Amino acid sequence: MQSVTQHGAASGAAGRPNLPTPPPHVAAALPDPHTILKHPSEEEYFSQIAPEAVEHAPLPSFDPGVFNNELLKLRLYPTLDPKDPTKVKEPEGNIVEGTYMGTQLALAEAARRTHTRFRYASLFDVLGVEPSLPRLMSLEEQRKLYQYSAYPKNADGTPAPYPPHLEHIPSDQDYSLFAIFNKIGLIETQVILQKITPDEDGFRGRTKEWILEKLRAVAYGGEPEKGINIQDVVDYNRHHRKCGTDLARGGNIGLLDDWYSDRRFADQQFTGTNPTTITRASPSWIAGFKKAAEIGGYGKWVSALSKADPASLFVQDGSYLRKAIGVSDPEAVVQYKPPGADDNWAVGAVSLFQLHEDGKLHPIAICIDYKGSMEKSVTIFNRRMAPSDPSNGEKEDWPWRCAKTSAQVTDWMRHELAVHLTLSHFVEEAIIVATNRTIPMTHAVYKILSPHWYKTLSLNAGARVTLIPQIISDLVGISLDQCYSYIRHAYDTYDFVKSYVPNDLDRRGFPNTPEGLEHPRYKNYPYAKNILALWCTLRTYVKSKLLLSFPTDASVAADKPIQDWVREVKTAASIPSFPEIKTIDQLVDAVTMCIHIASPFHSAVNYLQNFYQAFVVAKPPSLCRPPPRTLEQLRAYKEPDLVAALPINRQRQWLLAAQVPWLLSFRVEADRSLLNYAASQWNVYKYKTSPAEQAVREASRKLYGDLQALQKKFFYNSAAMDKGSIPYMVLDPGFTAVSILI
Ligand SMILES: CCCCC/C=C\[C@@H](/C=C\CCCCCCCC(=O)O)OO
Ligand SMILES: [Fe+2]
Repeated sequence: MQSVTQHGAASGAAGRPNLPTPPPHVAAALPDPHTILKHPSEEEYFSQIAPEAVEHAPLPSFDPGVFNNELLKLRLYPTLDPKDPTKVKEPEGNIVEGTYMGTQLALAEAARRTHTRFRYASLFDVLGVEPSLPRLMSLEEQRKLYQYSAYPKNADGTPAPYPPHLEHIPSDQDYSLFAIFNKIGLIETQVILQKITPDEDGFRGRTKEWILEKLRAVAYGGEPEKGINIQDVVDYNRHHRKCGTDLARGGNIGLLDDWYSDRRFADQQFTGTNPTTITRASPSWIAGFKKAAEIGGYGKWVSALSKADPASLFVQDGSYLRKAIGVSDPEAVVQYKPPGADDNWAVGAVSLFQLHEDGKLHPIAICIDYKGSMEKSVTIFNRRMAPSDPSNGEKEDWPWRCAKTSAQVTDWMRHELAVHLTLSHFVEEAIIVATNRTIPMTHAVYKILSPHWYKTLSLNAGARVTLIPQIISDLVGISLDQCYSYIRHAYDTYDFVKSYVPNDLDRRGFPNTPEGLEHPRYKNYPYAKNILALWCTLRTYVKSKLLLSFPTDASVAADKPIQDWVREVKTAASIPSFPEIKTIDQLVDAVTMCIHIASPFHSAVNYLQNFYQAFVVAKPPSLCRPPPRTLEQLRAYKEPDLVAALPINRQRQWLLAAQVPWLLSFRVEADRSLLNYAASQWNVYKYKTSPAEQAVREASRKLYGDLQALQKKFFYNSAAMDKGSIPYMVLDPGFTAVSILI
């Protein structure tokens, strides 16, 4: 018997760890893995996800222009039953929203109706003990509290690790990580990180071994030399997964028999964790791949590429890796050895796809690690020329599977470090700080944006302190300094205006109108349809609200806070592509974008992490072996070569790579969804009487109605994909979080 891990689990026959297999009656009761592909019927679906009626759902959102905690304490404390803080007396008389009595009603409602973990937070709000309501501050006070960290250089001239961010979190925005994440999940993560030792720190009397034993439910500690193959990992995954707290209720891609196939690989470019970067191939990429086909002797592909409509060719272009991490030699091997662990390799793969007229996306070729030219890089072409080609050889096509793994490694880093963390979490934080430094809390722009900042500042601080230096840098094939550089590169090359949804679709070569996306060619790209529909809906809402305060372009151009905001975001927040704002439409676009980043965009790239990443072999964060240096080497690859490149026998790495996506994929609580936000806005203005207030109520009512209509539309968009596609419901407004809160 050989020891598998430093934690003492012994391996069994053929190097398998001695982990409990479920008893037959449990195994028999496990759902058919293919249920994850099944759409519920329309009725089933809407009965599960349709929000409760507005009367039962909303948690009022708060208007900072009205609130002041000191006053709340005085006014509201006496209404509570001192013996039972869960009882909140409802005020009597005619309640007018916008008054303290109206506020009181809203808070009482919140406390009474919130049956989630926020229940006590709401009560604390009422008591003023642990306020999550923004305290009404003057702009001067805001500026004192919201200070930027140094960027781009530290005082000593060295590059600052992160984009501009908040120096100190104000107390009313300060959430402990235990108030953000599932508590047990967080403790498990800390055990893996060895931040706590449970037997010493008294985690309910459990030992470290106990927790690690639980965690092995997601880890496969095997030794490839002893004959472990990928099917063993697949079998293990069927019965050892963490509990279902995400949208897919614990399912993951490894449950599908064809998880490694061309079809699933292609589908992920449109509906996976990163559906945001697939882009029409430029003439130079098309020429480069033709050249590679010639070099590799792929005659059929040389001729197919010459005949292909260039508009049907798309790339996932990770070729910028070395530039982004500050390595000037384009041929340098990118490799990093975390302290106390084995080496990891990073690659900058470029994948070429063809989008067929019937909507099927097909992978054509993969340059496994771009080294400055196609001649110097290894590029392999798919044996299957079209999606309809027989798929029975796919499982054993090890060279091609290795290439797809390289593409997944490239996208793991790009998705997590660039798209998710930087272009969502960090860009939004820079906006939050800039807004607080320039726009008073009573201003229309502040009021419309601030509900979308819930928990973000504390969460991002956790990402800077722990996630990147202690988790990501141990998983990827680049050093911590290179991670910083990669993040800064994503930030510095970000174009705010070009990332507006219609502009983004257009620059990536997709139609940017709902009608254009109706073409059957785009039937498998529901992300594009849904994100555009949400953009249009949010924009309509933002415009109707902002028009109340800014009826003319001149009023926008003359507004000092808005002009200060623009300057601050461009300079102190280092987003020079933030637009000049002189017209109402420019203002509406910029504000819509700030909401888009915090809500739909982040939800799309956050909440599918467990499904696509917890089965680590499907999308590993790095390679555990150097990538092949020649096409001949790659063509000779067999299963053991792929196994050796995967973190199958690296328990800590596997644990972290599976655990963290699970921790970050918890479904949003119903009262923090975008849909509920709309309902609560509508509710808050229920008692408002002035024409302007009624107009806000009407805008919120429309937003709620529009979002409900989108729920249906998104269901049909998902159902319209090819048979057997993984349902795409992550942007359902009932599942979309109002802010970056995880
Ligand atoms: C596995 C890679 C995940 C990348 C996630 C990117 C963004 C993430 C931001 C913050 C998460 C913070 C996690 C902190 C874990 C802290 C453990 C501890 O300190 O005890 O959001 O989704
Ligand atoms: Fe996130």
